[in-house]
Amino acid sequence: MITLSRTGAAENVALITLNRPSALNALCRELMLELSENLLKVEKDQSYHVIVLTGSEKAFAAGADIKEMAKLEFADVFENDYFTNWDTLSHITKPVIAAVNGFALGGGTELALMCDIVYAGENAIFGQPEITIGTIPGLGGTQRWPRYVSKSVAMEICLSGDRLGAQEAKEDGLVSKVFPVQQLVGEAVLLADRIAKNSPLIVKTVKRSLNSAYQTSLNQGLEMEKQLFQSTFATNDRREGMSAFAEKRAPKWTSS
Ligand SMILES: C/C=C/C(=O)SCCNC(=O)CCNC(=O)[C@H](O)C(C)(C)COP(=O)(O)OP(=O)(O)OC[C@H]1O[C@@H](n2cnc3c(N)ncnc32)[C@H](O)[C@@H]1OP(=O)(O)O
Repeated sequence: MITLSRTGAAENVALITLNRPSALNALCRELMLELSENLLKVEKDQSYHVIVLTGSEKAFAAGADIKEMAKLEFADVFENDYFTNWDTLSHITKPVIAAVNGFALGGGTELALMCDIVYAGENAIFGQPEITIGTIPGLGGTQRWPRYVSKSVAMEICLSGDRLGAQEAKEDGLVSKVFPVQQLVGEAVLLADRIAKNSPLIVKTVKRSLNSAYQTSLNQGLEMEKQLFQSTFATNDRREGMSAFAEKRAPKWTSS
């Protein structure tokens, strides 16, 4: 249900593809376990610098598997914590780019919201239709939407179940760029290449610092940024980056 391949100019980009076409990549337990295993594998493997997560041209993911959920009772989801490990994506320290074509509904949108950067194909459709089937977003939708867009937009999406096209999602700030469907994954890999040209150690430091903006007060975040900035001065990559600039040559990163 998941394919992992190596791509990018330096073969250091992990392309993870949701591959359950019979159900438009609906997120069932098995698929999410496989996704989690693949993410953790890529996270540990130092030869991967950036991750691109995508689906098919028709669907990134049509949400959590409604047929699987339909059979569950409160005790199943509560005691067995139905979504255990479904948020592995949000714990990955390497940059993750979502390349979203087609339907990204419910849990599909929430997976995209867990990624660091969202690129969309012109046919992308986002939304939180859980309200229309008697439940609510459970993979972060009600928490991440209001952090990334206005309260009014977040409420409208979660309360109505209305769908959002790619262009609208870009205007609202969920998506950074929109591309023709067939170019989308290639453009996401090109961006991954540009990120992967930088020191993996410093890239992770930027991601940690930026993510703290969503967790802390401004003062705590500024303090954390200052400390992380100072900590880069203890790295070989900071020394190498500045020396390479002065010597007019490309830096050679060692992630140390
Ligand atoms: C915490 C998170 C909660 C959630 O995520 S709740 C789920 C939120 N998602 C949704 O409500 C979307 C459900 N899906 C749809 O509304 C439609 O699909 C689409 C609009 C995405 C596409 O419609 P069309 O192009 O007509 O395709 P099709 O025939 O409906 O789907 C093809 C096959 O895929 C299965 N499928 C689609 N989405 C799901 C899903 N979310 N869970 C389980 N199965 C799904 C269908 O049933 C069908 O299968 P078959 O060919 O056997 O009838």
